Amino acid sequence: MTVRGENLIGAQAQRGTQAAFRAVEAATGQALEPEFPGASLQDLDRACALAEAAFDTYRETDPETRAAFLETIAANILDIGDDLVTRCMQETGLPRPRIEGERGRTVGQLRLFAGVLREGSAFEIRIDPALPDRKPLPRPDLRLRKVALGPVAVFGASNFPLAFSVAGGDTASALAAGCPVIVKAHPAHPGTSELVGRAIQKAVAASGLPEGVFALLFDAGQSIGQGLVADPRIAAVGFTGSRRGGTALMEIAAKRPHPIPVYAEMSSINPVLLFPGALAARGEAIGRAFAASLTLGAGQFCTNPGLILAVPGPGLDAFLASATAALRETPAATMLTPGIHKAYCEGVARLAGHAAVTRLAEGPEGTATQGRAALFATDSSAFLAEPELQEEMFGAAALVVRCPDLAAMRKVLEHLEGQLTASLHITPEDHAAVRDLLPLLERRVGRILVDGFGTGVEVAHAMVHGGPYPATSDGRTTSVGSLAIDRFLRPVSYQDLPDALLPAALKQANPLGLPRRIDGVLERR
Ligand SMILES: NC(=O)C1=CN([C@@H]2O[C@H](COP(=O)(O)OP(=O)(O)OC[C@H]3O[C@@H](n4cnc5c(N)ncnc54)[C@H](O)[C@@H]3O)[C@@H](O)[C@H]2O)C=CC1
Ligand SMILES: O=C(O)CCC(=O)C(=O)O
Repeated sequence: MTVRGENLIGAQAQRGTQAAFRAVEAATGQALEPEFPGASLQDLDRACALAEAAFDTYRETDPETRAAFLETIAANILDIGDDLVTRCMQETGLPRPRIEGERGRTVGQLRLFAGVLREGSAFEIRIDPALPDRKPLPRPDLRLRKVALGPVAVFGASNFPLAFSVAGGDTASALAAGCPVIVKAHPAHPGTSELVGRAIQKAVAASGLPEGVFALLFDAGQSIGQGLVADPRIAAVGFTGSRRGGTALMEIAAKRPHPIPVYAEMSSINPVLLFPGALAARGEAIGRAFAASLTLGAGQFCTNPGLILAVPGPGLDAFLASATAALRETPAATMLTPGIHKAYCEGVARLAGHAAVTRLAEGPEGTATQGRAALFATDSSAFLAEPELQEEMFGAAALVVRCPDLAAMRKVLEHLEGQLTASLHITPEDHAAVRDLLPLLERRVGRILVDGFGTGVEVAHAMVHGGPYPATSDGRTTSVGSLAIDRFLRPVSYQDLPDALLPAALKQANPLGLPRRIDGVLERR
C-alpha cells in the first residue's frame, strides 16, 4: 500500500493545503517521502461536522455491528502486510520483532473490544421495575444504560506507533463505546498513521457505517490539535505524550464553554522497591532483569523503571554490580525522534551535573540518533529536597535512591507524584513491610506488581494503565484493557418510558441479550 500524504476525512482522501512536513528516518535523520501537507481549519471543520452527523446513527448500531467493524479494522491492518512494518521501522527506528509484536497487540486489542461488545456488561444495564403499590409512595420504573459521549479526538503516542496510535487503545475503546474518532496524527510516524488510517476508512465503508465515524488529520504545527480539542462537537480527548502537551490540551478543554474530559497519559518514573529479603536472596538476578527492562525500546516506555528505592547493604551492592555491568554492555539504541533524543541527552546531562547525584554506569557510545543507557544514584534526603530529581527522563536512564531504612523509603513514596506503576521485589520475609506500604502505594499508583517490571502492559480485563496525576490527567480510568471503554460512556436513566419508546438495550424482552441488573441483582442468562 502506498503512502500518499493525504488526510482522511469521511470517505475521502485528500492532500492538505497548509504547511507540509515529512517523516524523518529515525536511524539516519534523513527526511522520507512523501510530504504531508497539513490539514486546514476547513478540513477540521468538515471532519467534526461529519463526526457529529455520524454520531447518532453510529452510537445506536447494535453491539454486534460494532464488534464486526472492529474485527474488520484488525483484518485490514494485517492485510497491509510488510509495507506497514517496514514504514513503521523506518519512521521509529524500532526493530522488526517489536513492530510485529506491537501489530499483534493492536489487532488483539481491537478484537478484545469486539468481545467486550458481545459480552455487553460495559453498558451497565440496570432495571428497577416499578413498584406501584409501594407505600407511602409508588416507585417509578427506572432503567439505566450507558451511552456514548460523542466524537472523540485522539492524539497517539510517538513511542507506540501502532498500539497507542491511530488504531490504538484510545481509538478502539472509543469506537467500541459508539463514539466517532478524529485522530490528529503524530508527526513522528505519519506514513504509519496514513496506512492504518486507510485500514479504518476501508472498514467504515465495508461495514456500511456513516463516513464520519473516522477521520485522520495531519499538521506540521499544533493548530489542528488545539482546534480539535476546542471544537464544540468534540466530546472527549484521548492523549499519550508529554506532560507539557497533555496539560496544554487539558487547559484548552477546561476553558471551553462546555468543558470536556481529557484522558491524558503523561509522565511517570515508576518506582521499583527492592525489599531487603529479595535483595539478599537474588540481588544480582534482579539487577540483570532491571537493566533489560530499563533499556527495552531505548527506554522509551512510559512504564520504564526510572526510580529504584533500596536500603544499602550487600544485596544492593550485588544488584548494582550486575545492573551496571549489563548497562555498560547494552548497545546504544536509536531513539524515536531528534526531539526525544535531544530531551533525553539534556535530562541525562542535567542529572550528571547535579551536585547530589553520582553516575554509576553509562552504556557504550552510539550514533548521533542513539541514546545510551545511564544509571545514577543519590540518597533519600537529597531526593526529598530536590523536586527536579523526580522528573521523567524519557529514555534508558534511572536513578537509584539509597534509603537508610524502610521508614525513609516510605517518606520517598509519600513525596512522589502519581505514577503508572510500582514494582515490588520481595520474598515472604518482606511481606510485613510490604503490607504496611500497600495502602500508600494504592494512593500513588495505578498498578502494583511483584517481582517484575511495568514495561510490557498486558491488554486484559483486569489491567489498569493509568494512575493519579501527573501519570494521567484522570486516575479514575485506564487507557489499556477492556475497562478503557468506560472513559467514553456516560449513564442515562429512563423513568417510566413505555417499552415502545425505550432503546433496544433496555426493552423488557432484552432483544440485544445484554446482561442486566434487575433490582440490583445480576440476572441469570
Ligand atoms: N509518558 C508517556 O507515555 C510518553 C511521554 N513522552 C514524553 O513526551 C516527549 C515528547 O514526545 P512526543 O511524543 O512528541 O509528545 P508530545 O506531547 O510533544 O506530542 C504528542 C502529540 O500531542 C501533540 N501536541 C503536543 N503539544 C501540543 C499542544 N500544545 N497543542 C496541540 N497539540 C500538541 C503533538 O503534535 C503530538 O501529536 C518525550 O520526550 C517524553 O518526555 C512521549 C511519549 C510517551
Ligand atoms: O509498557 C507498555 O507496554 C506500554 C507503555 C506505554 O503505555 C507507553 O510507553 O506509552
